Amino acid sequence: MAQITLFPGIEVENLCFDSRKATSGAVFFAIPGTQVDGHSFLTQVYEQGCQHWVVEKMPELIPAGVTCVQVADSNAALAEAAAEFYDHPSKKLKLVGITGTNGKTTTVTLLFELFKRLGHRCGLISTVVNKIEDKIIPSTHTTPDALSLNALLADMVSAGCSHAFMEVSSHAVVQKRIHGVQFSGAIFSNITRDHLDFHETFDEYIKAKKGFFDALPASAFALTNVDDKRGMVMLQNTAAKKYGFGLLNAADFKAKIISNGVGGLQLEIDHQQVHAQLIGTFNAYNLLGIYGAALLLGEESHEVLIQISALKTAPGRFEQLAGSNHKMGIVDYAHTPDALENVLKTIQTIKDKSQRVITVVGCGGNRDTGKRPIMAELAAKYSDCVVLTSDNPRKEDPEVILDQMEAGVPATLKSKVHRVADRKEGIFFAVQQLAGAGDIILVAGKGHENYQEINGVKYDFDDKLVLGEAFS
Ligand SMILES: CC(=O)N[C@H]1[C@@H](OP(=O)(O)OP(=O)(O)OC[C@H]2O[C@@H](n3ccc(=O)[nH]c3=O)[C@H](O)[C@@H]2O)O[C@H](CO)[C@@H](O)[C@@H]1O[C@H](C)C(=O)N[C@@H](C)C(=O)N[C@H](CCC(=O)O)C(=O)O
Ligand SMILES: Nc1ncnc2c1ncn2[C@@H]1O[C@H](COP(=O)(O)OP(=O)(O)OP(=O)(O)O)[C@@H](O)[C@H]1O
Ligand SMILES: N[C@H](CCC[C@H](N)C(=O)O)C(=O)O
Ligand SMILES: [Mg+2]
Repeated sequence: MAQITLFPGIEVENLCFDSRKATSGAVFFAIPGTQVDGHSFLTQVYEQGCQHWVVEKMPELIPAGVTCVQVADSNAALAEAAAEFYDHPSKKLKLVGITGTNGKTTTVTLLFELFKRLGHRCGLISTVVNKIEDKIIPSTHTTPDALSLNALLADMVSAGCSHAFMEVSSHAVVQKRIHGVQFSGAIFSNITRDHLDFHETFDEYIKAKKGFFDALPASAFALTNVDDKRGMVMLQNTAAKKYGFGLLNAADFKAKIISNGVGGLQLEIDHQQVHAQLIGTFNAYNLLGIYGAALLLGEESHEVLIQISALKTAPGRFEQLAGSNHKMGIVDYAHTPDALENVLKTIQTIKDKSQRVITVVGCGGNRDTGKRPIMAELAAKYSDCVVLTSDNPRKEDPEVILDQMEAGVPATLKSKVHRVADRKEGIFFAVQQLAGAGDIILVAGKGHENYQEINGVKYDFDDKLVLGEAFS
């Protein structure tokens, strides 16, 4: 029970935005969605005894006993009410959010592990999993809806957490899932094409990411990747204290890559050398971002660097699997052109000349279609052989997705490319038919995911397990 400003003097039992959960004692927020309009469920919630409504459009008829409050933006109203209902948990934590096309899960996971090692009680909100210390709470979104987010933050506060690290997706900014949440700091990793099904233009996508920085309070830090073309744009209108990290341009937190190999990265940060187990230049950025954030949160540089060397990669991010005949498998969540290019270039940098690279990759259905030809072209360009296969086809015909991918492969590279729509068969084909002794098989796009969504049904599927089977 709590009071919220929208309904003064009333003890509210809970908040909801799904009519199916509306009970008497609850407040129902009608939200115009992408599939249906929440306003069309007002009769249903009334029949279920729910008499407190928040709407953008006043209904023609308000039944007796119902209090209906009109707001300009019900997503924003929900977020504000959720923060109030849970007594502003974000204000009781040092909460750091990260936005960017790639590297969010990696960064928050590393921060969570780092801060645990530094002796703090921590919470984690990520695509892969949410955590309160060691307690696992399954994750359904990269950034939860405002209600679940505030409930989760409140649980972290109750569990005695001092710090929390969360991913901030562009969808979350647009849908105001983080509205009213108080951040102590924000990190920007990078921006390249993705999600143009939702944002329509790249400018809109940039604007969404920037919206997170624009809303930061003056007390927070805003830490950006100065080597990214849009890094400085993120800082343009923020009230927060501005900082940068990078390998190339002038920055507050700067690193140099001493070596980058199969055994990890040797970095020089602040004139100190550190060895990290993570692989690839993109991970040097992720590590530098967490180093900067840790110092801005008051941690001591030397201690942070000691702990950084113990950190392991996040689940499904450049995870290596040894096979028979010295074949090596890599499972990676690269599902954007930029991520795929980074991962493939990294493999090219660390591999021996004799090792061939076989890439198994697909593109998700009912998502940004423009990335499909680009990803196939990149796979062909940086691999010796490619198996185009299905990712999560969702409601689309897998063969149509494969046609769109294949269209991006230039004629000169076509001979490298195979098509096997069934992902398991594709992985087996790559390992057992295409790979020779010592070769590297990259399975990209699904990383930690333990399902494959086909026609609305999620089937058990785990790239790591399938790869292991193909190796045995
Ligand atoms: C496109 C998108 O982001 N959609 C999110 C949005 O759903 P929506 O706008 O489609 O909602 P809708 O189904 O049209 O329903 C509208 C309203 O009617 C209500 N309703 C609906 C049916 C009913 O019977 N009764 C009822 O009251 C719904 O609860 C909702 O309030 O609001 C829902 C509730 O919060 C989210 O679950 C849903 O995420 C969907 C499942 C999704 O797939 N989202 C992805 C794209 C997403 O958010 N991804 C980002 C990561 C992106 C990245 O990688 O960077 C994320 O943060 O996870
Ligand atoms: N800093 C980075 N720059 C570019 N690519 C990266 C970076 N970090 C990781 N990657 C690549 O992008 C993939 C996704 O990384 P990660 O899961 O950390 O990103 P994310 O931003 O959380 O993605 P999502 O939006 O899907 O949740 C990795 O598997 C890796 O291939
Ligand atoms: N967070 C990403 C995940 C994509 C992962 C890929 N496996 C797919 O299903 O397209 C998205 O919502 O676009
Ligand atoms: Mg993520």
